[in-house]
Amino acid sequence: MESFLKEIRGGESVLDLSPRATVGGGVEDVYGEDCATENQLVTPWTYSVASGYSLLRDPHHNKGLAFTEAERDSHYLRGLLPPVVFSQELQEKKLMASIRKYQVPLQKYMAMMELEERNERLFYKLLIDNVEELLPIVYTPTVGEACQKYGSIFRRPQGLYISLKEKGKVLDVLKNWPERNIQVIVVTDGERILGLGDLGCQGMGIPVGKLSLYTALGGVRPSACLPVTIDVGTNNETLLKDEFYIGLRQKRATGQEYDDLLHEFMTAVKQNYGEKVLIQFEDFANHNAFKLLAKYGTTHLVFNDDIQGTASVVLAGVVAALKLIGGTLADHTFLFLGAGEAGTGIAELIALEMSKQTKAPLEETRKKIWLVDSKGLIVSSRKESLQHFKQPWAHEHEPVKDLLGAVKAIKPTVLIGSSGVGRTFTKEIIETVSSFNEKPLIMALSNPTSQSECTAEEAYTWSEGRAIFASGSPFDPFEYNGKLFVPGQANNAYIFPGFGLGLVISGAIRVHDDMLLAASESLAKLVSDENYDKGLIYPPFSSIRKISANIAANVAAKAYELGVATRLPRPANLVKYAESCMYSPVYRTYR
Ligand SMILES: NC(=O)C1=CN([C@@H]2O[C@H](COP(=O)(O)OP(=O)(O)OC[C@H]3O[C@@H](n4cnc5c(N)ncnc54)[C@H](OP(=O)(O)O)[C@@H]3O)[C@@H](O)[C@H]2O)C=CC1
Ligand SMILES: CC(=O)C(=O)O
Ligand SMILES: [Mg+2]
Repeated sequence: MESFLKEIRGGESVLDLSPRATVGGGVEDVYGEDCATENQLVTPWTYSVASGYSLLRDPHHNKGLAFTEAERDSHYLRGLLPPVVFSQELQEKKLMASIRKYQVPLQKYMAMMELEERNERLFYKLLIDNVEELLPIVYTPTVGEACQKYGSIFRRPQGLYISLKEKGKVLDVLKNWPERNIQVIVVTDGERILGLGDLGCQGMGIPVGKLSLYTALGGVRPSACLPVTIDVGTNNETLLKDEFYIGLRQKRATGQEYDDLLHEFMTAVKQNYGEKVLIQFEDFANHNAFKLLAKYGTTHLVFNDDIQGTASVVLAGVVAALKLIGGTLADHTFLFLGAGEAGTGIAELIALEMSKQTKAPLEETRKKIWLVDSKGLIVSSRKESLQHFKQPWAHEHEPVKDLLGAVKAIKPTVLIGSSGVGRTFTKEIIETVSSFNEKPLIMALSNPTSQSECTAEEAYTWSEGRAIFASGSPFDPFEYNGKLFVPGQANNAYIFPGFGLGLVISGAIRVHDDMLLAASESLAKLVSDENYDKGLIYPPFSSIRKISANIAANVAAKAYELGVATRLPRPANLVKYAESCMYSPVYRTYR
């Protein structure tokens, strides 16, 4: 085993991967307790070996009925459990049967959250083995409803809440988190939760859900994941009046007050966990999202999932779809409904890839891409009044007030919805796009399902079965004229787990656009002929661990090529190395 690991790690000894030994021989003094002077404050963490009743109450180590006879003896469990011993597989079968009995998705969500709080490994075993069935429960669409009702369903904290009350003490708050070796943080301020708007502190469901996918889909250890919600208030009047609301009961802080809290957080994270911790920004409103990414992109390892992850997954889908719709990327004309984080992020990455393929300047390739926002088509006469991230898309054209007008004027071959507004791809719009495309590519990215620009049924019916369709939240297969159409899920969940794993295993210290292209390329390559035959432009989520290992390897390879990887020497076989680093939820035997 050791020689195998040595080979895939490029000859480096396995022992070198353990926490770095200090001169004194202990593990790294993460919190500076050993070298603290007498007047410095330290956190008095203590560790003990769990046994007996407390072992059954510890979700990280509890195995429930799967504790063996020997473990029951050595860990004082006799009598605390009924006599039967179940295998993990039997526990999984029993739990899946009980989860399937719930009719209401939110009940399934709560059952999964309760399982995570009771038995973490079993939770991940269920999620990994039944990913296509459970993804819509722990992630979109159900997680959206969970966030809306988070105040009522809140049981135990699953992440860190950093509110304005903690201003000046953020570093201390981080030290309250029981895990020290954090590798990935997903942080939100709750202002744009999916397409549901400002959910304030209740947005916590999103970092929690995203990080459970980091583990299940990308293999990052659960203990290395930290969900964070920054609470600066909410402008959601319903929540402010809700007696069960769990967040600060005030309007959102903005300007300097907001910037200061975020800066304190970013500084404290780097101070506490070092330079290689990945901070994923999630579901911030666009007026903060672009600013934060630009501000911290040069000093921290930051990634905005809504701008960058979405761009990478959609580019992969478009590239894969070329096999079905024909032509090269540059042969196509793109029209977006929605010119925010997702829309302009995707547009920019498509233009970048087009520019790399054709050697044409970025300013030229951008001209193949058009965006519509709430005021109509983005055109040059609007330039002065546009937010900065929309300005590169203000092409020469007369004003067009709505999407239908834009579809008629631009004649796109690819129509992408990133508006957060449901049912905006009307019958007339889909019929018009289908009138000048043999196979229109239609992507309705907005989440959750209620906000999807159209349903799978609508896309297939109104295009008379000719559309290649993918959506942000899943839709069931749909039969039209005797043929079964299987819609793909264009969701950044394909990208961020593998992308983050690639950064972690290479010890990357910065994110670069070429890494997004690398991730996108490896995802597109994994679409098989069998997938294409069903009209799919993404491989199925059932193979996501393999997909993530491939994405991680490609991203890590790019990090080494760009000189931003710090784990040296570079492992010889990055796919095998990524696989060997992935967390397994199978129970361990206790001595
Ligand atoms: N599938 C996936 O993986 C992902 C999906 N998404 C989804 O995309 C959606 C948008 O997210 P994001 O880009 O971050 O949001 P933003 O708020 O940044 O952008 C929304 C854009 O939609 C425009 N818009 C809103 N209403 C209308 C309307 N009625 N007609 C035309 N344009 C409209 C806005 O216009 P204006 O600027 O004028 O206000 C804005 O340009 C969300 O539903 C989110 O869930 C996001 C990330 C990933
Ligand atoms: C998928 C996602 O990140 C979003 O809808 O915001
Ligand atoms: Mg998001």
